[in-house]
Amino acid sequence: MAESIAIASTAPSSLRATLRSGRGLTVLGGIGLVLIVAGPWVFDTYLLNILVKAFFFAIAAITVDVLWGYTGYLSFGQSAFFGIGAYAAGLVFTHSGFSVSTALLALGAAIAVSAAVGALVGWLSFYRGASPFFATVISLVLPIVLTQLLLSGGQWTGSSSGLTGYESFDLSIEAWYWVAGGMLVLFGLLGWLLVRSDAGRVLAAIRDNESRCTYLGIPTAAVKIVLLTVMATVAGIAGFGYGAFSGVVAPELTGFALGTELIIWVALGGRGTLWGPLVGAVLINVATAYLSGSMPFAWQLIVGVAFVLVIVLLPQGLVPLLLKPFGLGRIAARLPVLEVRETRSVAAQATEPALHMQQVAKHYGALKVLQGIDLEARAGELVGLIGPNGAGKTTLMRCMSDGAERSAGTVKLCGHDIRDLPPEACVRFGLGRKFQNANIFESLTVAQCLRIAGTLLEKPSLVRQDAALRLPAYALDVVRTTGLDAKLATVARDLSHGEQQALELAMVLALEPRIVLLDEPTAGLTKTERSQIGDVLASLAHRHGLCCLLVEHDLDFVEQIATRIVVLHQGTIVMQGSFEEVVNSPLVKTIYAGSAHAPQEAA
Ligand SMILES: Nc1ncnc2c1ncn2[C@@H]1O[C@H](COP(=O)(O)OP(=O)(O)OP(=O)(O)O)[C@@H](O)[C@H]1O
Repeated sequence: MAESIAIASTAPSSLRATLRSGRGLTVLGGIGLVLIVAGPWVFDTYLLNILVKAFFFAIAAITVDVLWGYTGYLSFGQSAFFGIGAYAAGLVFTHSGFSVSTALLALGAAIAVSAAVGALVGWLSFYRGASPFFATVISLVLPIVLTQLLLSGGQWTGSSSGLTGYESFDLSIEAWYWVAGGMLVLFGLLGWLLVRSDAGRVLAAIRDNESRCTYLGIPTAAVKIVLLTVMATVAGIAGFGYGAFSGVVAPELTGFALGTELIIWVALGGRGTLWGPLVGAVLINVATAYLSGSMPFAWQLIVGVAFVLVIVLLPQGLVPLLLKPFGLGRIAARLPVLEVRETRSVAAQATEPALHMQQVAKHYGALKVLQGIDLEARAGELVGLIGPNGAGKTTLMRCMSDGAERSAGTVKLCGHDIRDLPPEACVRFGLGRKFQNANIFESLTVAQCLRIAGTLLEKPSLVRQDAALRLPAYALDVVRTTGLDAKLATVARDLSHGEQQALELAMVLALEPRIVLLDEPTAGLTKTERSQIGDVLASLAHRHGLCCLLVEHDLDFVEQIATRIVVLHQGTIVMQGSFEEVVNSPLVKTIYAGSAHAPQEAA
């Protein structure tokens, strides 16, 4: 069932950008590979030593970039996982000696402990209701706690001196260089595949607008916990390599200072680019090794000042800036081909009302915003929710779409009691919510926004970009009617207000919802755009059998499309009926008397 549009051929400049970016990355990767293969013949032993350690640190920097640059989680705690890996090597080799089995034991311990601690930290940081600030504070506390544990470990951990002189892999410095370089290439490649894949775009969407992600049914907390666990494991493996190579582990490896340095390397290199932090980490480590001896204090100061300057003046980092003249930009998105997706059948579930609210109330302390709300809406209905400013319309929508919002009463969506479940669960019950201000992913392209909107129905690949973008027919209608199909490669923030509103509506419809909530969908739209959206909503309800509930002050618009009007006043439903019944009601006229939005019969 594939009606395809060859969008790719209509956007040659984007294709060129894709090719250019691909070529640039190939050139960069080629240079890196040559250096890694030929390094032992080019560099002296001292530099090889520095580079082996720098490669392990660079792997940890990549994990920071995936978490911070791509997902928006600023973590000072990746050093803790690096230290766990290093200490796994140091402790096992010191206390059990070195053999193949102890090496496997140490590697297994590095992986298991860093993954377990990562999962625990992730759960503590991202449980429902935790703020990003709280998550960052936990990432600060982790290295401090771990360092204290190591300091109080006595002879077992070596306390402040750490562990030294243990036996490890009997490899030459050249072999270590290739091992560390190979690991860097491997993890760099895996990271690159992830961040440019469809799943990688979901991480960027979480960074851009986590709330919108939850209203697209994406379990953002679970995604972040899994991601942190994986990144903790990778940092742990890098730490194991470091500990096995250096033959020395010290509490500083788990510490806050290294955690901060990782962030500095990522910021200076260019967060959100992957190769920027990689190059940044290696170069700064090499420079530090050569310069910190001759100017110990000045060097730290130079790095610190450079960090501040980059954060303030060059948030994209230094490496992308230096490579820009050579045409090596960020990873360009592949332009997909639009296809119609067969929608799920709703007929079997249509016996239940799409929305059923009983005795719903909402209080803010002593302020009663909603009381005794009983409301039902069915498939195919288009309900207009009107009322003066402050009547509680938006609050009512919040109570329909988030189980934690209401203070009392029950809400059922398509027969499912939402209890105190979060928005992503309500979305799974068939809810789609469009906000008053366009709630989209500003740094992503139109195509990427639409793809992410379908995440609930089509699991995104972890390693590749899908060449097709499938949308239900009614979402595709919105995309075409509003001309978004010609702007698939446009970054969402560059769209006009009306286009952003249309994009958000198309994203909501990509979920194939059974009940669509729309908060003032015509606000700020031109006359043409209003009439387009009116046609779309009428078709959703009457042709496709969706239940639409819209809050709207524009009564002309409501009259044209609504099948029923619900009037809310001071937190209670005072009347329901047809448009004529409502506008002719003396009660409603009294309520609106003096209001800026007095209802008048539309001309
Ligand atoms: N977080 C909050 N804390 C306290 N009071 C709140 C909060 N959110 C909303 N209110 C109050 O609840 C009442 C209803 O607000 P709500 O935004 O739901 O009204 P509305 O009908 O959507 O208004 P408008 O048409 O202006 O958007 C208002 O008096 C508002 O001040």
